[in-house]
Amino acid sequence: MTLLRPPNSKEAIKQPPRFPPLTLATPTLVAQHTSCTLHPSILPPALACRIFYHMMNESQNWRRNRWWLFDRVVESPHRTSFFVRSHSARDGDAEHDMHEAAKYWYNGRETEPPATFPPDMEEACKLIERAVNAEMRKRKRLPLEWAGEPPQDGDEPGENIMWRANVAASNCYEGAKESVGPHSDQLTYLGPYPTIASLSLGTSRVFRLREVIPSDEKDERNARTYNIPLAHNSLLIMHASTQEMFKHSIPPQSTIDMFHPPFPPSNTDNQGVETVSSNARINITFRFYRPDYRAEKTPRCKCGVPCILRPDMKNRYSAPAASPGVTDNVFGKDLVAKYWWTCYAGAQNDGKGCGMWKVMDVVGEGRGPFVGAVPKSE
Ligand SMILES: O=C(O)CCC(=O)C(=O)O
Ligand SMILES: [Fe+2]
Repeated sequence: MTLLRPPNSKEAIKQPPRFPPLTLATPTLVAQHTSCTLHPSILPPALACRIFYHMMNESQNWRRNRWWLFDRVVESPHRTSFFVRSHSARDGDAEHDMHEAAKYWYNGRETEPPATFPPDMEEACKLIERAVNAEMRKRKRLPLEWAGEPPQDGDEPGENIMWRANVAASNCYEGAKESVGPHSDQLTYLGPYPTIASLSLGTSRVFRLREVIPSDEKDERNARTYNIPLAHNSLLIMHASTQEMFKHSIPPQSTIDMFHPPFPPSNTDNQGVETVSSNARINITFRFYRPDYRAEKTPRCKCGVPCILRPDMKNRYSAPAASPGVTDNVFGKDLVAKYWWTCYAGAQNDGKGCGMWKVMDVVGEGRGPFVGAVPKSE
């Protein structure tokens, strides 16, 4: 009789294997499995500690992001703020652009002009910039990355600068339950294949990367999840293609270790002051807003609001419609070649936008210079 039993449908369709989440606790493991690099101790310890205290104080005034999701307002489960590097906003146009960009950090909400980097953050930024450029020099660059610029005053002579942080976004997570959900960062001002340098201060938290599997590989493999513990004074560099191939998050945890700062609040004025342990994590992501993606050049939708730029993570191999001259072998199998500009008005406007979307056309929009040859439009 068993021969007549219908086949178990689960058995009939062969499912690709599922893998459990993998913890990547060393720089070698992070580099092996992801498009990121981990630099466990990036700043001089006293500087890292000063920035931690400064940001903890400031964070009392940071706010929770709020936006419309379908028919309800949601609020981010952590506080956030946005900074501009002072010399990046030196002329009026650039200042206006950076203010627009800050608005979009807050999901399109009106905001005061952003604060500039405090002196300690500026010092840290210079060290981080050096580490990022050194790391980028070791890596194969991708065609749509920004081509870089010749050295300016203060740079090492003869070194092409590929990445120059001009803004920073900060987050404060207090306690084990504050978090940020899975997302990839909007590319509106970063452009394709951005590099983002993420500094962690305070208590250690898990940074989670989850692969996004392209639609045509769904039957072949399952997405893998990687957990990277980010300790105080570590730098995680999300290299080009991280935003295109992974979603990242800081998940809530059931417990966390308290952070015991190695220095008291001020190592000059408050000699002998006790350090106070903390359950908070400060994250600062240093970002390079590309000159060819400045706010003035962002397409607007029918609502009259600047669009947002997102990669087409699920259809990575489709021919880049807007770039007919580009062939698969230029982009490689694992690369996203298509990006969408979409209406963003709904995030603030009772959830109602115009639904506009269009494919990014790097040639028509006059973007670049790129690392790869700029594809010709037909
Ligand atoms: O806190 C972190 O490490 C991640 C923050 C983040 O993903 C973001 O600000 O976009
Ligand atoms: Fe992010």
